[in-house]
Amino acid sequence: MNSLLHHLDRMTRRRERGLLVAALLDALRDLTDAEQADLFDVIGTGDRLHLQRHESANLGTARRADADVLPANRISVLIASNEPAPLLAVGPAGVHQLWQCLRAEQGGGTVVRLNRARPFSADDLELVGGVLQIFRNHLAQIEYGETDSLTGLLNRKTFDSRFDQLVSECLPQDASGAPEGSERREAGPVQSNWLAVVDIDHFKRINDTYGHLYGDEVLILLANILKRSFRAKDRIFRFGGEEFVILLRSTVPRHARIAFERFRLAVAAQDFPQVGKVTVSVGYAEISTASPVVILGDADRALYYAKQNGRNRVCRYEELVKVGSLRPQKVSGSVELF
Ligand SMILES: Nc1nc2c(ncn2[C@@H]2O[C@H](COP(=O)(O)OP(=O)(O)OP(=O)(O)O)[C@@H](O)[C@H]2O)c(=O)[nH]1
Repeated sequence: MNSLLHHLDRMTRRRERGLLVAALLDALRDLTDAEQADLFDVIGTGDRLHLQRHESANLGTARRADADVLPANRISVLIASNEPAPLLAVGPAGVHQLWQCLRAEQGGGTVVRLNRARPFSADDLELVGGVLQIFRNHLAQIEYGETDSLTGLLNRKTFDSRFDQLVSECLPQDASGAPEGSERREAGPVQSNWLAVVDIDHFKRINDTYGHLYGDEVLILLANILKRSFRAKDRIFRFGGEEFVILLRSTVPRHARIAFERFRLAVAAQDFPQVGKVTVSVGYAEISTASPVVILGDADRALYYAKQNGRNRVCRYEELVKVGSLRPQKVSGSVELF
């Protein structure tokens, strides 16, 4: 098998993102005879756009310093187009660089850079463009299987298979270990991850009164409010029927409650076509070292409590246990005993 086919075969066998990206960079570096291939995340906005290295593949030579990464105006050109065009540059040490956008998305994207001593040819550009397009197509297939077709949210299968990985993605990103944003300097309570279960109140009544098409419309609009209400690093799933799960990244208890309350109020404020007002109940729990089943069970019990006590409310499991409204679950390992 020639090396192009070999690399494409290797790349399209991968389904886990880390391995997939590693196979892509390896293929690009090898096929273009480059010294180094890097993937960068695009961070920030406007003239504060900058690149953060995500992954590298090199020939075993020392990794080049990134003092020569692109200025903000060139990054914005790179990720602006729907038809990504390559950008050629020469770094300070005379190294030839080929930059190409892998993925542009609202508020960022990812770009690839190849470094080599001699200039890149038109054939190289065509080859790199083709490999990146195959990578994008493969990733789109993977993502299609991970999402719910009605709402576009992540599906239940993804929650089950990627819970641990998704929780670790929610952990603080910067070197100090503090999360991004205004909460990072807050003294006092420790940041945690949170799992919330959201259920639409009296959804059966909506279906029965207005029909399933209007019921589906409510689900779509609710999914849009969910997407607007939480941050890019948080993860939102349609768990089934009219139930949704939110994985809220590292934040202090007070801010977790504020975020869930803000979402509940946003739903209550929305006018749903024909149906009018809709409310949601939310139960949530801190993500501890317990198994997903146990954490989900805690959040679900808080949700059940919210349903039993008036609906249109947000309840936290640990608070309900503290005030004696719920009894703690007895857990042995990952098996619930009740
Ligand atoms: N339109 C629509 N309805 C769905 C979908 N999946 C589940 N449902 C409906 O969701 C309703 C859920 O009803 P219940 O579990 O009885 O709960 P509820 O009426 O929301 O009542 P509470 O949760 O107690 O407030 C059922 O009528 C299901 O048929 C879907 O994809 N589309």
